[in-house]
Order: sequence, then structure tokens, then C-alpha cells
Amino acid sequence: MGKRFCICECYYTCNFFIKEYEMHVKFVDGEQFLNDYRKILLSKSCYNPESLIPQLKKEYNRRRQVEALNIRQRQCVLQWYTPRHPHLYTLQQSFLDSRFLEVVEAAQQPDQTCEALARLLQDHQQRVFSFPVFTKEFCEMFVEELTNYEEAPIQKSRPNTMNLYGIKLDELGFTDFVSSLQKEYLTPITRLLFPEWGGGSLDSHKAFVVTYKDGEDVDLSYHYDNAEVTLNVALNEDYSNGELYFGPMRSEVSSRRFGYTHQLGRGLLHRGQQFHGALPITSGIRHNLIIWMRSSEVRNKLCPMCNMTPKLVPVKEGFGDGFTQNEEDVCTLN
Ligand SMILES: O=C(O)CCC(=O)C(=O)O
Ligand SMILES: [Fe+2]
Repeated sequence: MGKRFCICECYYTCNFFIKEYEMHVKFVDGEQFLNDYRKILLSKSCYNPESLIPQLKKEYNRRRQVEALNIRQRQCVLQWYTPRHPHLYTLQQSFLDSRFLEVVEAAQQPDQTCEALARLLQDHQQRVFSFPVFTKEFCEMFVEELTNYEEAPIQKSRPNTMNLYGIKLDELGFTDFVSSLQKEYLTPITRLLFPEWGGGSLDSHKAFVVTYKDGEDVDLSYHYDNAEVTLNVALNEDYSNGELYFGPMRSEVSSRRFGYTHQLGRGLLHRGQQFHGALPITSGIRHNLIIWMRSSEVRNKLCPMCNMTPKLVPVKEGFGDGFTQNEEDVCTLN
């Protein structure tokens, strides 16, 4: 039976990020917004919450048209953008660190256990693991490709509401690359490390590159991802500070924190619902590849963004937000 990818209806009104006040809000209209948030905004010294409404309205309208915009953007890239390194767009084993290939092979052994595999990885705290992913040569060429795209006179959409700078990899044409990486190399590992988060049934992703740079974004607020499992790979290291820090899972209460310093080519795997943030960089530019990996089996039961049974809205192209619906259940009005 065919499956259609979907978003949850909450996408249209929930989790609008207000960077100045580091807040996620619900936005249906100005009246609801002021009723719900005036007090809390005042407590954060925001004396004119009305002034936030235009930017929220703009985001509300963008989300209503996002599918059409994405399709148009991709067509524009296909028509106008000349890749600097075309061979990078198809994943090749030579891009991958030999130690990563060894881990993948070990993970595929019939009797492999989570504990034995975890011993081959660097086990930080709270089930956050790291291991080499890409070669230095690949990272350098990939950053050249991203910079070339960034400089091309084409309008770009931004990764998500929290990251205002960076590149969406679907738009640039890396969807198949990321799907192969997820299916052939990462799933054998996540299947063992995160079984309860659909590590063995990851069936879609949202991948982007975050860029931190003086004068643009320099850090990232504390948050959890719209993902079951996240891979975060450092693509360069010529910058200072900008460490990642982790807190508890969304469902836990704990003030425990630990930090992680990125290393070129090294990837970090963590559960999407584990709180984390990035400290400010103080010089240079930091590029990281982020893959939000999704399991429809898990998220179809509970939307991680509204924490309710998702209200499914099918999309025409792409993975939506990783929810699925049986083709025959899709209600077609046109
Ligand atoms: O900057 C980083 O290393 C983390 C980025 C991140 O957590 C995200 O984009 O979801
Ligand atoms: Fe994140």
C-alpha cells in the first residue's frame, strides 16, 4: 500500500520562534497572540508586544505557501545554479572516514548489541555518541560548494525558524545523498543505539547546513529538534568557541548539562528530543551539517511539536515533516 508524506496541521500555527526573546509561541492572529503572551513578554521587558505581530504574520503567511515556494526554489536552483563540484552530489564511499565504515560494518554483524557497538563510538553522556563521519577532503570540498551556492545570485530559503542563515540541502539537490547516508550507513547504527526512537525505521529526513558568523547568527538557543534522531557533523574548524551543550530529554526535569566541542569531520548522534544549544562563536565561521532523521512509525503516533496525535495534511512533493498516511486514506478534494 502506498504512503503519502504529511505535515501535522500544527505547523501552520505552532512553534513560531521569536529570537529577541528566545521564545516559541503559537500564532493564530494578533488578538490570540496578545492574549496569550502579553504578560510573559512584559516579564521579559518587552513593553510593546504589538510590534512583534508583523514578523509573526509574515511567518504565518510563509508557512501557508511553503510547499509552492519550495518547489519554485528547487526549480530555480536547477535552472540557474552551476555546481562547483558536481561529483559531490552522489554519495561515494570515498567521502567517508574509514573508521566510520568499520563502525557500520560492526553494526551490521548479526548478533551485534547496543553495548558492544557503543564501545566503538565515543560515548559522551546521556546517550550522545560521536564518531568520525567524513574525510577532511570531503568536508573542504563540501564547504567550497556551499560557499559557491551562498554567493550565487539566487534567492535562498533558510533552514528553519531558528536558523536564519545556512542552506537547505533539499533545495541544493542533496536529497538522494542524504537518503543514502541515512539508509546505508546510519540506520545500522541508530537501529541499535535508539530502537525506541525508530532508529531502525528512519524513513525521511530534513537536512541543512547551519552557518554561524559574526554579524549573522553566532549561536543557537536551547531547543529540541523536530526529529527522532539527529546527526550533526562539523564541516570545518577554523573558528573559536561555539561549543554545543546538552540538557535532559524534553520529558525529564534536570539541571544537568554537559558540553561537546566539535571536531572536523566528526559527527554526533543524539535523540532529537534531547535539549541542546550552541554557544556563540567568537571568531571565524562555523559550518555544521545537521540531519534531522524521522521515523513515521514513531511520529505518526505523537507529533513532537504539538505533543498530540498529529492531524495529517498530505504534501504533494518531498517528505513533509516525516508523518505518513496510507494513500487510500488521503482525502482528495480536487
Ligand atoms: O550548531 C550546532 O552544532 C547545532 C545545531 C542544531 O542543533 C540544529 O540546527 O538543530
Ligand atoms: Fe538542534
